[in-house]
Amino acid sequence: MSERGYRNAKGHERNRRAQKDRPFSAQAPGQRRRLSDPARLTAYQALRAVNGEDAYGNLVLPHLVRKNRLDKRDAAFATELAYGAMRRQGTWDAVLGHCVDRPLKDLDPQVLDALRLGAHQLLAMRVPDHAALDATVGLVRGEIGQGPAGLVNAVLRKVARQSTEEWLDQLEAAESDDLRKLGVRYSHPAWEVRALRRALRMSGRPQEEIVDLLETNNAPARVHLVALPGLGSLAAALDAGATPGTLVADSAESAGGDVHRIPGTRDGTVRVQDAGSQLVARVMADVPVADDQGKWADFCAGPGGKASLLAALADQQDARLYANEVSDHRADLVEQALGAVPDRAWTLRVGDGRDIPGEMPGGFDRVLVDVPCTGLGALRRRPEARWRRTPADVAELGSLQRELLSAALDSTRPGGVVLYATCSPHTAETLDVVSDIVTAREDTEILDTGESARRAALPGAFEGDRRADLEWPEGGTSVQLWPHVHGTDAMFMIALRKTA
Ligand SMILES: C[S@@+](CC[C@H](N)C(=O)[O-])C[C@H]1O[C@@H](n2cnc3c(N)ncnc32)[C@H](O)[C@@H]1O
Repeated sequence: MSERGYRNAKGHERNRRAQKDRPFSAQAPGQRRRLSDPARLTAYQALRAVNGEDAYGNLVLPHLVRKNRLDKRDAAFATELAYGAMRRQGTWDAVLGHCVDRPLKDLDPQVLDALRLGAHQLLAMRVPDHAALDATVGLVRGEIGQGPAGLVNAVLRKVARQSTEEWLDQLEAAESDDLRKLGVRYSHPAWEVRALRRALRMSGRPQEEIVDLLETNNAPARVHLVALPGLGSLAAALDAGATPGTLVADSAESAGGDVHRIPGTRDGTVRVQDAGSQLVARVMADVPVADDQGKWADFCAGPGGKASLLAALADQQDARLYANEVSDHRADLVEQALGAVPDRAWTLRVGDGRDIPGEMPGGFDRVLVDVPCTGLGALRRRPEARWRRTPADVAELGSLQRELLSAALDSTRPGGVVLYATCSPHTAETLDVVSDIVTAREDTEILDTGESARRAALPGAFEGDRRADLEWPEGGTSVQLWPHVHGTDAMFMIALRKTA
């Protein structure tokens, strides 16, 4: 089906066919639009923006929810539908592939997105089949046209003929290898399943946990809060039903609802931040450094989550954080985030972290280098990210990660510490990067990061099955957190002492 004749993604271009040929000629545009209910229309617009314009789902959806003035209930429905359809796109496309008489790439992209929304309602939401069908067909009729509405109706009827489990069994049976079977059932590209399974194994966990991990990636992340030490308080959030965090101090898990109403979030002294990221900042501040002169740096600070917690911790220790970010826009976000912390505790630099050693060789006592990465450890938060990443990104990022880690070490004084962190557990971004740098240099020693993490975390956080440290053959340990074990992003961290 061609795109010609239908409205484009933004709904600006109208059908150019003669009025008499229009399938919906009996209705004025306003009437047509009314066929779509606001929640489904919002989810559809979000999917179009993501798949048609490369938008980020977690940014575009909240914007559309506000723009379309959805009430709380509709906003929750639109969110579940849009994010769910984005996450499960691989599986729903495989189902649709069995129900459409041509390759999916030959479908009008608008129609394909509508089918994905229909499939998600039929197979993953508690929406009665007739409601999912009628509402999706109405949406298509209103937004795309009568012709496609017929096609969508016919395809979704085929989708509805089998239960989710029957579909998954059928899709799995059609795949020849394990990775692809897992990929199609749990909606991840097979190369990511392979990378995550290897990362589990290499971090000392049973690789069978891959199923738990993939399932967790398909569920929304819990919202964690942090109160900046010495500046913010979680008392109001806890009174409103939030539960105290179990991984790090001064943290909580939100009870849901609009977190921006919680006192402290407006002035930035209470922030939304994954507990794993909080732990990274706390380890950075806590790892033993003899004669710490309080010169701390964060080489890759944008958008400023760890930097704001670090700066607050720095302020308590009379230290000062030098926060650096290469992107102007993200540096603005860092500045905003740091605005909650007294000026005396931080400085902001906008530039390439790899240039810092030329300006300040061997100057810092502590450096956090939270490198740009594939984000494979934060798939819960970025619903479409798994489909955008490719193995080529891993190789490309690997060079930058090595250069940034080297620069961080070059900017650290003997006796100082660099904490290398990523929100990807891919071993090419974690173990391989660090191993290459430590092997190539003679001035680094791996510290017992696991011990530092246990000290910085709440008691019991890493006990038993929740153990997170990995011993290195060279000595020392690294830490790998997991969403399905620790309830955090899959953050990796390792502390390196500069020895000379
Ligand atoms: C994983 S994010 C950091 C997250 C941040 N630490 C936080 O907690 O909010 C990586 C950041 O590194 C920045 N970046 C990429 N290349 C860089 C470079 N060469 N020098 C400095 N920053 C860089 C990216 O723009 C991105 O903001």
